[in-house]
Amino acid sequence: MNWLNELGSSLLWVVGAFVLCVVGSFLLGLLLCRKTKFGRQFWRLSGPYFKPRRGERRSWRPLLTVLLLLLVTVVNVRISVLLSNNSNALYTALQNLDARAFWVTVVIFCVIAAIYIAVNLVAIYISNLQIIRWRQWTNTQVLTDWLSGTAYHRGRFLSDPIDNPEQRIQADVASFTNDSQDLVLGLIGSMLTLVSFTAILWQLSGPLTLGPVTIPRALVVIAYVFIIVSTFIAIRIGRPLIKLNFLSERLSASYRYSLTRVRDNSEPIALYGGEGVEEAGLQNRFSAVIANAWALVFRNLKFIAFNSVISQIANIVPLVVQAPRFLSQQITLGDLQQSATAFGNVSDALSFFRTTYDNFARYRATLDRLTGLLDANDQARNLPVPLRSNRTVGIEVEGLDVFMPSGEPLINRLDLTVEPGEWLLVRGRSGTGKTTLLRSLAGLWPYVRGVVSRPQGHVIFCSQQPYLPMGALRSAITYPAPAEDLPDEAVRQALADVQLGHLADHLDETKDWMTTLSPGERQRLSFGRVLLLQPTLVFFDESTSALDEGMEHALYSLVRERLPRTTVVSVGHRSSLSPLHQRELVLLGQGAWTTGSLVG
Ligand SMILES: Nc1ncnc2c1ncn2[C@@H]1O[C@H](COP(=O)(O)OP(=O)(O)OP(=O)(O)O)[C@@H](O)[C@H]1O
Repeated sequence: MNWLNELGSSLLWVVGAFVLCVVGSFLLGLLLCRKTKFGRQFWRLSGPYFKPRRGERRSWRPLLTVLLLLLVTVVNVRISVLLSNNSNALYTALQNLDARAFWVTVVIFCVIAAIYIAVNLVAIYISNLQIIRWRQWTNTQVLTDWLSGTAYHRGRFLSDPIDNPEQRIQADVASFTNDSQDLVLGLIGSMLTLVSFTAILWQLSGPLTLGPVTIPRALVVIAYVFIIVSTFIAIRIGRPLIKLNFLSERLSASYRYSLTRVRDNSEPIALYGGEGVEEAGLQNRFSAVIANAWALVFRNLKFIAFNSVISQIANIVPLVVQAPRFLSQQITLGDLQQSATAFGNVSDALSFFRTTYDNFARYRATLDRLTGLLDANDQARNLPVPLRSNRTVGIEVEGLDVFMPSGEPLINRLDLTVEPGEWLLVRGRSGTGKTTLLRSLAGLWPYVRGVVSRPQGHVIFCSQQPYLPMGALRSAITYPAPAEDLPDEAVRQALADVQLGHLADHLDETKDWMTTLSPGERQRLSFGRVLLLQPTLVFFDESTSALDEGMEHALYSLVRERLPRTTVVSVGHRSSLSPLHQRELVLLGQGAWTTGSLVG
């Protein structure tokens, strides 16, 4: 074997195969993205990432990295062919007792192996680089989409809300990028391997006579028949695995979510002593996980048993087919050995399609889950909201109808104007729709009709159970403004104003403040927010329910004194709230309402 010629022809082969792969992948990609559902889903999720934009040099990076990965894949296949040829030369030298040829072959092996290792390391680095960047980009897209237009919240009002959005964002984005890359590179690598090693098998194989039948190029024919038949059977045995794997993820996610709920509600559960009921529920969910795990084990056993038998047969078949030719000295020992490795390579390349059958089904499920999330976000954003018109201060409501999801009316044709600086109290029996009215004014409740004009920014909703984000206490009081936007002095003053001065030394302490602070302290903190952020409009929804009347009066009075131009809409049951407001809206049930003055 002339290795200098081999080097030249290998370079030519790499260039030719690379060009073919680029053109072929482009055409196949185009076809798949236009004609198949999964292709369109892929393009929807990642098209903008790979499409270069004019004038933006960085936007070429993903595409160039893909080309580099293709090149490395092509080079790798070629190196495998060279290693196989080298191994043939090595065994032939041994058979011929040719020591010089043997040592030359060993040195050449060392060189090829070193190149192989270097190329592989480069391939691993580039592949991970691409996956990490792609995952970052996709995560940003999906996360931003979920958070925009309050889709993350309004999604719960869809007729068929999607399950586990957090799993879709955290886990599915990662598997989408990993699997896409593995599938594409695996496919191209396998096709090239298949072509290259089929050519080698073709050269090495001869006719085989079985009784009256003579099979030309027997090794190639037998390889393909054997592998295609075994692939077909393996697909039949392995098909149920797809559903079982899908179920496994869903059941595990549901079990994890139930555990999170127990952790999040640990206090009420502990106070009720509800551990028994909780454990029974958790065990139930876990039993479903285990039942599915056993089904997976048994199905996998069948699948693995079949695959193991096939792999062992694949080891011996090429030797059995070629042995008569070797024994009659038609081929060398190197040829015999190369027949076995080439057969193995063809078999591995073809079995890519077999194993990928399962991976591909999982991949399609991932695509469905991710695009399902994007669809649900779109639908959630398209749910009705009250029509808005511009108004920078106060609120104006015209002909607002609010319904229950069942269609029952909560509020009929509400017309109302709250002037800048005016305070309105919303009252009514429990369940008449006070909180739902505030949700409708906020644009969260989808079962509405009518027009609401109010400022869009600079509005704060203070609920009965104020939300505190994860992080330092400072970010909890400045929420939703970034903590660094507000001076330390102002933050400390706000804490002192709402009689939480003792927390000033813990402003930069990070802990779960939501569970650390008492409900009353959290309500006072949310008044601190209002004083600090000075909104033009505030909604208080029973936001003093955990405080005594004295504290309630002090906090409301502080807001009135410090923010005289701020419009306030409160919801509350206590009569002590009436003197603090100028007007009231009373919800009477079944859509009826009335307004009145409270001054005097
Ligand atoms: N997400 C929802 N899905 C279905 N029904 C809902 C939903 N949220 C609220 N409701 C129903 O809408 C009605 C009004 O609820 P809302 O919380 O607005 O009453 P409320 O007047 O604020 O009551 P309370 O004084 O007890 O806080 C209730 O019957 C409630 O069960």
